[in-house]
Amino acid sequence: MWTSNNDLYRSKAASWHDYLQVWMSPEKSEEEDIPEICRREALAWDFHAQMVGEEVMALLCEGLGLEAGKFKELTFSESRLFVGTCYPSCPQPDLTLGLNPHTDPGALTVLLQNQVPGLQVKHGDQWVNVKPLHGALTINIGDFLQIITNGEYNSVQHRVLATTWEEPRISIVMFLNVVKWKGSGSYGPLPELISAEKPAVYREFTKEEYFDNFYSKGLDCKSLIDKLKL
Ligand SMILES: O=C(O)CCC(=O)C(=O)O
Ligand SMILES: [Fe+2]
Repeated sequence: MWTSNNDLYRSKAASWHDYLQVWMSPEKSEEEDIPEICRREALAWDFHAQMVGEEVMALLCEGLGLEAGKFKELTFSESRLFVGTCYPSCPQPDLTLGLNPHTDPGALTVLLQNQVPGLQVKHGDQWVNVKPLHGALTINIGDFLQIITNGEYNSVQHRVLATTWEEPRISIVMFLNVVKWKGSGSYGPLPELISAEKPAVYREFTKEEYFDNFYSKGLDCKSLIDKLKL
């Protein structure tokens, strides 16, 4: 199963891109359902981006003094969404954006971009360019990870400028998230990260609440985080 530009009718102004989105796990799309032109590449990206994601998650756990497998245990590498985005040249780039500002709602994002610039992250009140670097991957922390790490890691606001380059900007992304159907109960800041000196800054939430928020919103910034803040 694949979809294309599901933000088009939810955002006020059309942003200057189109994308192909394919579920890789836990509901793996039938291989023949992935457009043939990029089937082999999408599957290879899934395989390698998952490995990178798991490696980074283990390091992030280590950085917090958690067991290396803690995030994997929370099913983060079992929910994988592939998104390939094309930002064509825009004749009036001052009137729109390639992609509206948002934070990624899931756990972790692994991103590969071509040489056409446009991606920016918010640092304080400035937008800072994420310069394309040949062979480099960009890793984003998502809202879910911010909440369960009690704010030790922060999801970063980012956007993409509409490009004036003749050649399109291309990015391929792997979103790692919690599996919707597996396990139940509630989530919240991990007990290992809470102490008298560092009390929980977010309340507990259920998976239903998380996914309701996820699907009822278009792209936005930290709406879940604001809702859960104590
Ligand atoms: O195309 C990019 O570089 C960013 C894509 C992105 O932020 C997203 O799909 O959430
Ligand atoms: Fe994003």
